[in-house]
Amino acid sequence: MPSFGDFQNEIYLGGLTGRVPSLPMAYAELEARAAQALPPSVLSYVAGGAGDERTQRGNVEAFERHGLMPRMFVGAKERDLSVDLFGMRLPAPLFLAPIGVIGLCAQDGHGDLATARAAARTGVPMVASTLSADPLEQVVPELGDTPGFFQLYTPTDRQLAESLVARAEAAGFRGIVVTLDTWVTGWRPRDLSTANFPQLRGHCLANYTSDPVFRKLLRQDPAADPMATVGTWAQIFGNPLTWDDLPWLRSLTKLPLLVKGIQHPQDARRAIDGGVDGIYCSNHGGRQANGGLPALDCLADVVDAANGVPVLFDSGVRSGSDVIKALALGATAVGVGRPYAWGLSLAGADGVVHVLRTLLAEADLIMAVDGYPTLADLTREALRPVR
Ligand SMILES: Cc1cc2nc3c(=O)[nH]c(=O)nc-3n(C[C@H](O)[C@H](O)[C@H](O)COP(=O)(O)O)c2cc1C
Ligand SMILES: O=C(O)C(=O)c1ccccc1
Repeated sequence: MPSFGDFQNEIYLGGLTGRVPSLPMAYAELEARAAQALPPSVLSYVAGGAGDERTQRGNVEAFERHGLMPRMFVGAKERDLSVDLFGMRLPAPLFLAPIGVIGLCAQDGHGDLATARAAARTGVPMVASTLSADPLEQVVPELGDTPGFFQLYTPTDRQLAESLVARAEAAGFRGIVVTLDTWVTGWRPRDLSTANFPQLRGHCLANYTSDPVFRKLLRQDPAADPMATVGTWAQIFGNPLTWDDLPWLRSLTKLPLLVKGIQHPQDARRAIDGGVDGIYCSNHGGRQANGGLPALDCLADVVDAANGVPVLFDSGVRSGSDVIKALALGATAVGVGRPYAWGLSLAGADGVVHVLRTLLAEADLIMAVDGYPTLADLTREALRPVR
């Protein structure tokens, strides 16, 4: 059975005939090369976070406080990373987190489609953002057999929310992820200092401008008056939801419903009691509220509160060892965020595939070396505090 770690053999074998990887093998180089490749306004939007970005850095540093305890004489010759999520068998517990301006990270401006193609090639599911350069109906066919989830930013207009979810269902998405932590944009000095917010410049609004309910809110065709379109979008974008809205959200779909941005175990419990099918523990990569807890530090309590309900996790995942640590803390699946945006900016869908294969190969080889052949073996027992 081929394993994700075979990527390593492929690279060393290539070296025997003089081939070396053209894309970075280390995260620091990936980020540095992407910084050269991207237009400055896109780079600062993607790389930046809230305040002085200490929460964003904290997300990454939190992983360093956990160390994996290796076990010997296990003979973990074959590893099984596959996982069941809402009845779907995934090859690995990894997924592409929703990135609103991913469209802009591709040179042709169609980064959502390129990301979906990378999902199709790897079997790694994509969570497609509401903020997309191409309408969701064009994203789904690019996914092939790989499941896609639609991430909903709940607008203030309930009919528009209903329309977006109905479209996502009809297009073939397999679940709905409602993001709760971004009904208002956090304080982001990098973007503020250049007065740059891509959506307000009309970028990545295709799911709105293609929506019949949104179009009815406009006096003219979106192309005829882009400023008015953006103005209408800004008015309806963010809905400060309360628990009273949860029954309505639940009623929107029979697909698996997840809520993203959960860090408090009580919020996880209450959302599950309100009928959600999955919890997505995240602090939005430190982009929303500075001074917060690293998302990783909240994971174990959220997992305990979820009591067997799937818990997805993102924020700060940069390596295969990070993936393994989040799994050991109880995540059902782990989301990749900024790293795939960097891959996309360097080489389109190939770049995203490269980033995913790199993460999976490292994760697989850690399971081999450390003697944890299956995901079931990766429990909190595998971790020790790093002092
Ligand atoms: C540029 C950018 C745009 C994002 N857009 C969205 C979005 O549209 N919807 C959403 O739920 N999360 C969005 N996120 C948050 C990611 O889904 C994820 O939580 C975050 O990237 C994880 O942090 P990391 O990238 O530092 O690992 C965005 C993140 C970035 C970097
Ligand atoms: O930039 C983000 O992280 C994001 O998700 C977003 C999307 C739309 C409006 C504001 C923020």
